[in-house]
Amino acid sequence: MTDIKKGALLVLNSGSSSVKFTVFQVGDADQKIALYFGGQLDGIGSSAHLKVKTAAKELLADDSWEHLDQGTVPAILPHLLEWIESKLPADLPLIGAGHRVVHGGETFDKPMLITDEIIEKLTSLAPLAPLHQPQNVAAIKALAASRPDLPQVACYDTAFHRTIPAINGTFAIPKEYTDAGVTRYGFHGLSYEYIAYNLRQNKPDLAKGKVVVAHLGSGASLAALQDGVSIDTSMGFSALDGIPMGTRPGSMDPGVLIYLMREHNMDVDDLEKMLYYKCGILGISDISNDMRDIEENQEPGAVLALDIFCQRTAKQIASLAVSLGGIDALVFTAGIGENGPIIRDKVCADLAFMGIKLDAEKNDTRGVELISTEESVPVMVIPTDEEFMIAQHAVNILSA
Ligand SMILES: Nc1ncnc2c1ncn2[C@@H]1O[C@H](COP(=O)(O)OP(=O)(O)O)[C@@H](O)[C@H]1O
Ligand SMILES: CC(=O)OP(=O)(O)O
Ligand SMILES: [Mg+2]
Repeated sequence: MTDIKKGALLVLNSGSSSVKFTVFQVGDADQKIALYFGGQLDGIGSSAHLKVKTAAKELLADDSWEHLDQGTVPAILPHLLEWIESKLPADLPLIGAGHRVVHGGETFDKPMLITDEIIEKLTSLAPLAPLHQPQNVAAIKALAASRPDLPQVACYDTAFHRTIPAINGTFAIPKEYTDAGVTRYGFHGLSYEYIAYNLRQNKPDLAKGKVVVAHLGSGASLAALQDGVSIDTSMGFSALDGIPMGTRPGSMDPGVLIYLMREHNMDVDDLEKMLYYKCGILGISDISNDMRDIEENQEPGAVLALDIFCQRTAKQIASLAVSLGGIDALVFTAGIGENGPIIRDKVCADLAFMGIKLDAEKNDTRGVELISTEESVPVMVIPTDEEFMIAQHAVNILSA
């Protein structure tokens, strides 16, 4: 490995109507990766808006981009790239980009430099992650078109889970389908990898143990880590499995799908639309997919949605503790996990039988990492940083 030349690395996490981005300064003497600025361009297609903050949390932009919005992420990306480069000093040129790519399929088990061949393969994986993969690939293509010389690195959400053993990864279906790759892939791997890294740095003893991580965001999953390695996770072949999410159902009886096709005349596209966009918290509550609208809402649908979300999360934690043969620590992370004390409290109340007990005051105090009582199995809140993980991988690859 050679030292990477000093420059700016762009990390992208592209969704259907938003692009989250972070620019890191890399290649400085001892500090290899430092946050430079980051933000998001959201509302693309309706009311595009750019919001960016510097590493010191100062506002760098908070502007309407409606005049540049042509309705799609690929169309607006060149403008974003131009804006980013206009904010970079001359001694900090853009030297590469790293992407979160949700699905790496069976073969892509580590981050890699993107080639035309890889773009083709990633495109072919779109049916496995229709909510995410097309947007991820579109961003890669748009960047390649406007900056063909810029090296791009793909980092996969699925890669971290390739260590899951057959007992946890195999579905009880005919072997021919298992052999054809219909198995548990798992997602949010960059987030789990970051938590494992964070624990290794700050709590090395716990990092070696049996840790359940609850990544609760608008997509939500949980993972069982043994010595920092994934041995089980709640999401499966697609990002629909596991616990209910903002708009996705989590695990459900597959008989329902057959019934809906037979008796409600739904075809595959109808089912896909329902499962990715209309289920979960939105489906149960009939109010909103956003936990902030649900948490303190007393409408019966909201109360039920919250109760189901919390109890299914608790059940999943207990289930992953079985896979691990115990639990040495529980970690909450992502939007809801980091910012939802009511939810953490309800989840942990169901786990009292496992020796889990929160300290109410610590749980209610923002920024406190250890939120359990002294006697409890340690429960922690650790903010995730998928972008940092992507930057780390990209730097390793670009300097190889
Ligand atoms: N204070 C809060 N209380 C409860 N939920 C919150 C809070 N702040 C954010 N969230 C939830 O976090 C979720 C988004 O999490 P995030 O990790 O950003 O998801 P994603 O990366 O999948 O878009 C939303 O459902 C939002 O409601
Ligand atoms: C895989 C997945 O569900 O991702 P997100 O949480 O970003 O929707
Ligand atoms: Mg996320």
